[in-house]
Amino acid sequence: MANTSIILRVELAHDQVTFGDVASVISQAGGDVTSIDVIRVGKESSVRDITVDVQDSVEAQVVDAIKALKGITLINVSDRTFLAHLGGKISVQPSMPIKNRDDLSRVYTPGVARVCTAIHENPKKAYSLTIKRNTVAVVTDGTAVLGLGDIGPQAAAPVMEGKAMLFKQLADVDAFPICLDTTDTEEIIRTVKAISPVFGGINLEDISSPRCFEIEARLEEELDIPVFHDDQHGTAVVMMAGILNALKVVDKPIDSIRVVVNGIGAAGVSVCKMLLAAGVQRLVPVDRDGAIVRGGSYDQPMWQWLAEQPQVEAVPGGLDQLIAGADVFIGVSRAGLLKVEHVKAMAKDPIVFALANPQPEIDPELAAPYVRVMATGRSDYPNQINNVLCFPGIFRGALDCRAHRINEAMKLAAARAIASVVSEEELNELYIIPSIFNDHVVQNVRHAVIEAAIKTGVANRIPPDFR
Ligand SMILES: NC(=O)C1=CN([C@@H]2O[C@H](COP(=O)(O)OP(=O)(O)OC[C@H]3O[C@@H](n4cnc5c(N)ncnc54)[C@H](O)[C@@H]3O)[C@@H](O)[C@H]2O)C=CC1
Ligand SMILES: CC(=O)C(=O)O
Ligand SMILES: [Mg+2]
Repeated sequence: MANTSIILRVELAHDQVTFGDVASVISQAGGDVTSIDVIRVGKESSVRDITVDVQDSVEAQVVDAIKALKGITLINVSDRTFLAHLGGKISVQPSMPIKNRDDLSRVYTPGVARVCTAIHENPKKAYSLTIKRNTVAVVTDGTAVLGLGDIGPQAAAPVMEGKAMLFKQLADVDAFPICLDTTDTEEIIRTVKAISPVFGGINLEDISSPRCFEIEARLEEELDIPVFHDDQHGTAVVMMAGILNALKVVDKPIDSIRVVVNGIGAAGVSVCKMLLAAGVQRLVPVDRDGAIVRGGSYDQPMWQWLAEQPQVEAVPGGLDQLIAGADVFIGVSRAGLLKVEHVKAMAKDPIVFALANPQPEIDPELAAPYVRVMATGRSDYPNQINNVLCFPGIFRGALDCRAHRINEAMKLAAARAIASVVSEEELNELYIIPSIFNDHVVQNVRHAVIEAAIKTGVANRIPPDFR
């Protein structure tokens, strides 16, 4: 269940109610008081802000219980998550102040004209004389936002701003949200190409499948900067890191396991490809109409590709039938699709990665008695498998070596680098993947990605620490 934190601003009439009464009512309704701030104290009444941790499901109950208490006036309820979004989450800062006319003529006209001309004469100079070398566009059309689905470009913006914050804080990459008001494949491609000159990389985000595959492939082909669909490859890279470590915990070799992947959309296709590349021999891809089977015939080119892989099982059916005996379940689909009965039917020492956001395919508390290793995409449970462990470091590396693309070798190197942050001594069921706050993650990923880019010939620059 999801927890949230709310702040209740209340006025207490001293002759009718005590703070103890308030705290006990909150606790009885299922809330947990975590702090109290006194806003104003008068002779007859006082105003306080009470911060309460509460499960989403009982938030209304807590508020109603407070309202019903005699001597209390509920002035306001604020949700800390919404407060954190007021005015948006990022801003643009100049890299130096403009203090006088002299500065002005340097950073703007007339001085700037000489710099423009220099770039016109040698476009490569854009990397040294503009923001290009450190700036990434986070591009969405709002059609597959987290597991919320097609909520449109405007509603997608908070996620894109969040990604931009993470790029900056974790890897010092300047990222900007671009939320496009079109779902037309050709128009998206055209628009991204048109805005690309100022960017050093394109991070595609939350664009639904199958359009995302063509959009990415075409942009990769037609642009000379790296294009990376985070939901496909970022997710697959982090999943792979988690699987490599989880398999060590359960002591199963990768070529012995049977893996069910539920949800063969953007993330699911890339997850399947990465599992196959890593040596999985028995793979069961399942979407809403059942398994994608070897020998089957599908309209979607990526599903057809899967159907042609020898490691993909040929047995048709849905999750109910196919989960039996699976060593690993990877969900990149929707909330609540994996049942306790499914987990019970898995092989010994089951590994469950329920990665749908914001609600996983199974509630970790429900799965806990039956799983050996459990991971979700969320930050409030152990083992957070989230593409945030990948995209900051992979772009840091790609930008630093000016890679013109992010290839398979760079992705695999990133996966190994993430997995290696957890040492053999530290590794256990509750710690298969490092925290995003572990400083080694971005550094290790960057290093591994640059090394792989140089080796595979996609780096256009050797960073000083590699010379
Ligand atoms: N933890 C992480 O880092 C990440 C998690 N995700 C999560 O994975 C989920 C899917 O994301 P995308 O691949 O970007 O979306 P998508 O829309 O491309 O793919 C979703 C797929 O799930 C399938 N699906 C829907 N209902 C199903 C059912 N009942 N059974 C089986 N399959 C079903 C859809 O047909 C579609 O193929 C979302 O919840 C998203 O939040 C995605 C990327 C990263
Ligand atoms: C984490 C992420 O990118 C998603 O859930 O779509
Ligand atoms: Mg996403």
